Amino acid sequence: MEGVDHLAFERNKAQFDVDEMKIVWAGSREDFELSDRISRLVASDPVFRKDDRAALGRKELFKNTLRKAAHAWKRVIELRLSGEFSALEPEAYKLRAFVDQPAFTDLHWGMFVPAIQGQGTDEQQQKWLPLAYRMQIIGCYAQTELGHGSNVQGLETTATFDPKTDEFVIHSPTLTSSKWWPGGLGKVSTHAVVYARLIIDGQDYGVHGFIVQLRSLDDHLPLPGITIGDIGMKFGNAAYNTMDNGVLTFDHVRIPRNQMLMRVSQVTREGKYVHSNVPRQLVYGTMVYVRQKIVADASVALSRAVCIATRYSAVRRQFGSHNGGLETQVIDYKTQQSRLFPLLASAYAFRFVGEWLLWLYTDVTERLKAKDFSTLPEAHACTAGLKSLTTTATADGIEECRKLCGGHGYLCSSGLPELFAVYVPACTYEGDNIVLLLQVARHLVKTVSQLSTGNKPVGTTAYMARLEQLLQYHSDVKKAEDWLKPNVVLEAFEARAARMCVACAQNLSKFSNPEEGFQELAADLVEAAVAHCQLIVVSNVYALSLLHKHLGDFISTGCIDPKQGSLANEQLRNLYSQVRPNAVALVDAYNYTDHYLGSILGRYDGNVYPKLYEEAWKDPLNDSIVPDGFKEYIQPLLKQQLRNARL
Ligand SMILES: CCCCC/C=C\C/C=C\C/C=C\C/C=C\CCCC(=O)SCCNC(=O)CCNC(=O)[C@H](O)C(C)(C)COP(=O)(O)OP(=O)(O)OC[C@H]1O[C@@H](n2cnc3c(N)ncnc32)[C@H](O)[C@@H]1OP(=O)(O)O
Ligand SMILES: Cc1cc2nc3c(=O)[nH]c(=O)nc-3n(C[C@H](O)[C@H](O)[C@H](O)COP(=O)(O)OP(=O)(O)OC[C@H]3O[C@@H](n4cnc5c(N)ncnc54)[C@H](O)[C@@H]3O)c2cc1C
Repeated sequence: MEGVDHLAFERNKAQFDVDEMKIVWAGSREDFELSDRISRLVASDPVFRKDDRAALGRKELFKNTLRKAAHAWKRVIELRLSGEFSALEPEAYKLRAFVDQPAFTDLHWGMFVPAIQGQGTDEQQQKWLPLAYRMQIIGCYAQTELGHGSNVQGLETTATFDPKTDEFVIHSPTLTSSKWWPGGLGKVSTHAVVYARLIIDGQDYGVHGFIVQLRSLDDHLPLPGITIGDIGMKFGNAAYNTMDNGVLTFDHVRIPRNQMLMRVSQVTREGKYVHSNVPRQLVYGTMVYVRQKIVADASVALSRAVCIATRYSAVRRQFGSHNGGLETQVIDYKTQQSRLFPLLASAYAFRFVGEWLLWLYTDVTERLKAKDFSTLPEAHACTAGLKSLTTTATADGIEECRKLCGGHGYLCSSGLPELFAVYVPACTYEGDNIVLLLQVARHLVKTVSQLSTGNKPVGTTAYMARLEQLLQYHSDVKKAEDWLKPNVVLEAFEARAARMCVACAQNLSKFSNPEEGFQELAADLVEAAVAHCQLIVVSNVYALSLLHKHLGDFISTGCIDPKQGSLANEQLRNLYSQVRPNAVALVDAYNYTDHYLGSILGRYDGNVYPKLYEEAWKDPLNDSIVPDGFKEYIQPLLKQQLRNARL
């Protein structure tokens, strides 16, 4: 039987309506139709071709990225994809997603524009946003420096107010103060939102954002006092090397006073620092926005890997042939299922948690507009924690999918190496995942310590209000099916998270210096934060596989006993059997085109072997039968052996 038939057979086994599931995955019928239309449009446009990427050198790759970005922008305007010509509209955002090549435009639309929207005054928005919306200026987000990334308060670039000229002088006082990493900075951006320490009359007011022009709008040369370049090749072949992550230093560069982003705090003409009645953390608002976007995108990356691994696992056969019959599809091995299906479930779980987080973020934004800042700590903790949880699981999941595809998964034509290399920096950028979990832990410990003062926990920590009950809890699971009841699973996760948080809080109270305690207990705090974040995401297969993976936590906190742990495992095996006939249909529901998947192993038609064979011959090494270098390096060896043999 050929691969084509394998997948048709798999599709017939499905026990649910794939078309309905496509709509669930997309969010609504409207979203489904939009994604479907745009993904086909991209797939059929030769400019958006991407199967040649792995063989391109850095310069060609970068030029190819510029070409695609310019073409995408042209399409956005020609097709009137959005009324405002803004790439923030859903159609244009989808176009970018399906083009599937990171570019400077991500930072322009994803960070530069939101930074001005969130931190600029009305006048600043009126001046800068129309230019940015039309891409008459191109911006990036220049925060991280060579010496400091996580520790934002440790940034060294200075913005010193000069009352004589009503300007700020932007300066890089040390090598370590060089801006280092901002995407789009290296070769493209004309402007940046630069984060620098505000200095007035010798006093340091901490880090603030400033709009700084970097390059001439005529000849693209850096303006006087500015040195810029690309920071060099990054992990992976094509991967994130389409992006010009840059280095930037300032030598006393002057900008007008009104280019400090002044929504949170202002500097007057006289050089007086005025802080509005809003939390200073709003300066970090763009990061909160992007973390929420990253959570929403995690399910996309994971589902692509899972789609490839599931289809290929149904096509691939090894062992088990009797009397010359077919061998076993590797998807039928329980070990394959126990590695693959939790990832399939995670992709769905992350899809829904992404929607929920968008809701939470929208709610917080509305409240902020109405000057209600009460939900900001919860929004920060949720976006930071879920960003960390989903990107770690997705990066690990993509790598697991590569292994699930055996040797062929290591070929670039499987699509998996590049998917991993492009995705894995998400564990670091927009906040290192451990640093972000420690932020969640701080929030949790604070919540626990405030319980005694009668402060009612809200939002995702609301379960802590039932602390007494959760500390008494012991699961009453008696048979495997009991683990199918959502409230049984939920309670176990709540009790585990609550107990881990309380244990951390108790241990912390033993230290006379709380900061010292926090450093000492950091590893436990991170585990408690993970437990809390997993609680936010739990749902059936996903939940039980997590429970199985973290069984130690559940048993050591006394939430369940070992017997109940093995019942959960038994139930998990049953669930795998239920997922099995639906697996291919569940990944079809993502509705990804072959262009978007970019994988021979994940082809919709399952025609893997002939296409792998065909693809191999396209490698540049196969352009000639005898390789370049044969005469210089191989032939002399062979001749030498001949001489030795004769001796
Ligand atoms: C496929 C389609 C793609 C389409 C693309 C288009 C759009 C998508 C959008 C964008 C994506 C674009 C590209 C993506 C790719 C790459 C982008 C990468 C860009 C970057 O990579 S860009 C740099 C990011 N760089 C960081 O991410 C630094 C991490 N480091 C920090 O973030 C802080 O530095 C922290 C938090 C570690 C410590 O900060 P700290 O030392 O000042 O604070 P401290 O711990 O003392 O906390 C004091 C009080 O502030 C509260 N607090 C803290 N942070 C808050 C916040 N954000 N909001 C509200 N409250 C907050 C605390 O909870 C506490 O509260 P309390 O006092 O009540 O306890
Ligand atoms: C591909 C990519 C794109 C990027 N794009 C941009 C951009 O557009 N603009 C921009 O401004 N920046 C950008 N960055 C920078 C990025 O935001 C930082 O690299 C990130 O915030 C991590 O900071 P760091 O590099 O200082 O890591 P570090 O903080 O130096 O981390 C090193 C190690 O120390 C650990 N660590 C650090 N602090 C603590 C602590 N308190 N407790 C325990 N462990 C700790 C970390 O867990 C990690 O293991 C980008 C980075 C990458 C990789």
